[in-house]
Amino acid sequence: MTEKLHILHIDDSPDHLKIMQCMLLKTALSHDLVQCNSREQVKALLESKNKLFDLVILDYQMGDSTSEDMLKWFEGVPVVVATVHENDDLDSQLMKKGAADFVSKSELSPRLLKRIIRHALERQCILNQFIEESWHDPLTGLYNRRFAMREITRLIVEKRRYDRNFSLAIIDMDNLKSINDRLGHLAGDKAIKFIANAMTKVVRSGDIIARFGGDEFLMVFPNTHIADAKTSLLRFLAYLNENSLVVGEQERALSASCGLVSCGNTSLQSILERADAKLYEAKTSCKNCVVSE
Ligand SMILES: Nc1nc2c(ncn2[C@@H]2O[C@H](COP(=O)(O)OP(=O)(O)OP(=O)(O)O)[C@@H](O)[C@H]2O)c(=O)[nH]1
Repeated sequence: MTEKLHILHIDDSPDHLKIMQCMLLKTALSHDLVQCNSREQVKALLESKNKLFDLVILDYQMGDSTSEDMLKWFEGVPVVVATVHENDDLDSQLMKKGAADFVSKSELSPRLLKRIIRHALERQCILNQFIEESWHDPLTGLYNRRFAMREITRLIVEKRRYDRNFSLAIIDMDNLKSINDRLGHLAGDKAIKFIANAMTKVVRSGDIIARFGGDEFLMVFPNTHIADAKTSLLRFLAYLNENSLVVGEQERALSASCGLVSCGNTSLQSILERADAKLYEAKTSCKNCVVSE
């Protein structure tokens, strides 16, 4: 551990704030420390969003209530819970709720604290790798359906709260079955990757592309009017028109059909159903086209 650690310590006892500060210094870990003594202070700090932490040390008892609810405030950041409570079940209870580790304040020493911090950081690093993998489709490297559903749900909430519009398209490759049948399944895989790569060339940063399953993809365009989303999709089809898939000696032109909708004030399911209906129109009319609402 060579980089400086940014540590947030939350405790409502002035004495424990001082003790932790001294103990951290004695660990000899290179760090900077921010300390908060109330939920309000932590909330204000997190809302200002200009401070990112590598690790949080959280007092279990804050005033009259426990701090268990605060474990959710630090997604992706390991939280070590420190407590004066002696309760055998509490540690596993807190770990199930997302704590990285649990330590009794009476047992804390600089050596133990250093080890706890190192383990919490290593554990988080492994966890982040798993989380990252669980959001991605292994064939294309694009986001997967699970990630896309989560992001669309988030955008729907944002739409309600801030009236931010977004557009969404379901894209289905044309005639993949015939590539599989004539050139083999590996060529079919190559075609799926080719389409995925073509999508990445036309989107703007902030747009989300995901493999929905099989030969279906999703493109989500946050803060984007449907006309601009359509322009991106037409650029994607133009790219496919100009660039062929090469399999061995053979060249194969690829195309896709796209159903595009603007989000509106509806549910996730209704947005997907509307996009699917437009995709159906595209498939049954001409393929290689964008049909939008
Ligand atoms: N190679 C490969 N094929 C896949 C994969 N996932 C789905 N498929 C195949 O993709 C085809 C998709 O079916 P359809 O969408 O009905 O076939 P299509 O030929 O694209 O027909 P249209 O969508 O009407 O143009 C099926 O034959 C699936 O077996 C994959 O990961 N790799």
